[in-house]
Amino acid sequence: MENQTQIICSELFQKHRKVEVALYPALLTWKEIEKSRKRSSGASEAEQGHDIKVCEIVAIHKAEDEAETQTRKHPKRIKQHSQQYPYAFTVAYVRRTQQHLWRCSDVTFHCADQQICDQWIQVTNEQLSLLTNRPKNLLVYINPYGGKRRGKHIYEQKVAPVFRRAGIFTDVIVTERANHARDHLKTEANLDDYDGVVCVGGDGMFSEILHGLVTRIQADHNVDQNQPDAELVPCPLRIGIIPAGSTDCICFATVGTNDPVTSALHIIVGDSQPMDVCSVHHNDVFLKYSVSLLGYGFYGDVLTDSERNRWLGPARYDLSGFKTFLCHNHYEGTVSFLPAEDNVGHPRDKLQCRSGCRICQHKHSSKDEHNEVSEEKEKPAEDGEGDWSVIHGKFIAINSASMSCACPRSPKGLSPSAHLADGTTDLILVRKCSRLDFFKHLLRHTNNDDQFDHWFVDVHRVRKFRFQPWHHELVPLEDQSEHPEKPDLSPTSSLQETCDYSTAESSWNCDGEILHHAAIQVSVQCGLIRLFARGIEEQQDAEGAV
Ligand SMILES: CCCCCCCCCCCCC/C=C/[C@@H](O)[C@H](COP(=O)(O)O)NC(=O)CCCCC
Ligand SMILES: Nc1ncnc2c1ncn2[C@@H]1O[C@H](COP(=O)(O)OP(=O)(O)O)[C@@H](O)[C@H]1O
Ligand SMILES: [Ca+2]
Repeated sequence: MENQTQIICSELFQKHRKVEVALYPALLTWKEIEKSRKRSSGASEAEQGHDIKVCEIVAIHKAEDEAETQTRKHPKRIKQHSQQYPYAFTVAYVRRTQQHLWRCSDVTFHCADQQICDQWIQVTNEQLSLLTNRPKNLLVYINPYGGKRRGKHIYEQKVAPVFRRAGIFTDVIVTERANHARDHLKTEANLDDYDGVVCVGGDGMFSEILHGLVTRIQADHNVDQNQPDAELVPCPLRIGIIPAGSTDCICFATVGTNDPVTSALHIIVGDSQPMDVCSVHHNDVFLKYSVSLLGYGFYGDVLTDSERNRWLGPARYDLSGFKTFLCHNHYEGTVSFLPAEDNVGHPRDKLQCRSGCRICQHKHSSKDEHNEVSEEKEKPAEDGEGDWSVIHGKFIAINSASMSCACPRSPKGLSPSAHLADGTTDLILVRKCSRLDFFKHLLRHTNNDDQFDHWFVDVHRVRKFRFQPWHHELVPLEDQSEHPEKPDLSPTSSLQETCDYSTAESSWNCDGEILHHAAIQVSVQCGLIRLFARGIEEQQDAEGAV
C-alpha cells in the first residue's frame, strides 16, 4: 500500500473480485485487476473501471454488518471469503441515473488487514473534511400542508436517512400555520447556528423561507426594504429545497427534476447556485420578493381561483387553469420597463441557463463594473426617465420570469432561455387575442415550438419594470347595459356569463402567493440568494460524456 500526500492505492476485494482501488486528491477509482489485464487484449471502455469525484462521496464508514448479511445470503462461498477478508468499508456516493435524477449508491471493499481498512476510512474522511462548502448544521422547515400533504413523510422517509448518513445535524420544525417559518426566521432563529435552511414544501413555502431570511438579513444590516433602490445585503445562508408542493418550479428549474433524494444529495455535496430576486413595491412600500413567476392576468386568476379548491391538491391548478382559460379575461394597463444591456442575451436566443452558465458567471465577475454603467444609464434624463420603454395595452397575461419557470407541466418553462442569476427578468406580454390563439400559445409551453412566435406576444429582457392598471369607474356587470358609452370595461370576456369576476383588475401571482396590489414596481437584485443546487446539468451519456 502506498500513502504519499493523500494518494492511497490498495488491492482490495469488491463482490469477490480483486480490484485495484486508488484515492487521489479529488478522485476515487477502482478497477478489476483481471479486467484491466484483459483490457490490453481489447476489453471495452465501460469495463475499464469506475471513477467517483471525492466531492460526490456522501460518506465512508466501516461495513460491519455487511459480511454477516452476505453470509446469511450465500452461506458457504461467502463464509470462506469473509473469513479471509474480514474487514470492509463502504463508500456512499452520488450516482447519476436518467433525467437529472441522483441516487445514493454504495460500494463495499473488503480486505484482510484492519489497518488498511482504517487507513482508507481515515484518509477519505480527511479529504472530505477539506470540502468546506458542505453544510454540517441545517435548519429544516416542513410544510405538512403543501402539495399532497406528504411533506413530513417525504422528509422522514427519504431525506433524513441520507442526511444522517452524511453526518449532518438538523433542527426540524414542522410548521403549524402559514407564515410560521417566515416569522421564526425573521425574529427567533439563531442563524449563526446553521450553514443553511431547508424548505420542505412547494414554491409558496419557499417564498416564506425567502422572505424570512432576506428580511432578517436586511434588518440586521439596517437596510430599509421599502426603498425600491436600496442595495440589499446578500443572504449568507444557502437554501435547500426538498420538493413537496404542487408545482415546485423553483426546484425543477434549478435541479432539473422534482425528486427529494436528488435535492438532499445536492444539499449534502454543498452545491451553490446564486439566484436573482425581484423586489416588488407599491408606491414605494415593500410588498414581496419573487424568484420565479410574477404573473398578472391569466396566472394571477388561476392562482386566485385555485386557492378555493386547495382540497384538490396539485390538480386544483388544472381545474382553475381550464376555468380561467374559458373566461378569457383581459386587462388594460401600462407596462414600463428598463431593458437589460445586450451582453445578457435575449429571451429568444435559445441559450439556456445550465450548470456553470457563462452569462450568469460573467454577470457576477463584472458586477461592480456593470453597476457603475447601469447607475449612469439609469439616471433620469432631464425630461423624464431615460431609457424606460412604455407600452399601453390590453393584456391576457403579463408574466415576469426571473428564471425559466420550468416545471413538470411545462418542462422548458415560461421563458426557456431565462437565466437564474443574470440580474434580469424576462417580461412576457400576451396581448388580447382570440381564445384559439391563446390556446396555441399555452400549448407551445408543453412542446418544442416557440411560444413567443405569435403576433400577440412580446418578450423583453429587463432589469426593472412597473405596471399601472388602467383606472376607470367600476360598474357592476348587471348594470353594464345601462352604460353603453363604456362598452370596453375590463375584464372583458365573451363568456362573461360563465365568470363571476366583478373587478376590473386581476392580481399578481408572486411565486404562488397572491399580491394585494395591481400597481407594482419591480427591480431585479442580481444573485441575492444562493440555493443548494448547481443549475441543470447538461445531459450526459452512460460514459459521462456531455
Ligand atoms: C393546453 C395545455 C396548456 C398548459 C400550459 C401550462 C403552462 C404552465 C406554466 C407553468 C408556470 C409555472 C410557474 C410557477 C408557478 C408557481 O410558483 C405557482 C405556485 O407553486 P406551488 O406553491 O408549488 O403550488 N404555481 C402556479 O401558479 C400554477 C400555475 C399553473 C398554471 C396552469
Ligand atoms: N402548517 C401550515 N398550515 C397551513 N398553511 C401552511 C402551513 N405551513 C405553510 N403553509 C402555507 O401553505 C402554502 C402552500 O404551501 P406550499 O408548500 O407552497 O404548497 P403548494 O405547492 O401545494 O401550494 C404557503 O402559502 C405556506 O405559507
Ligand atoms: Ca434572471
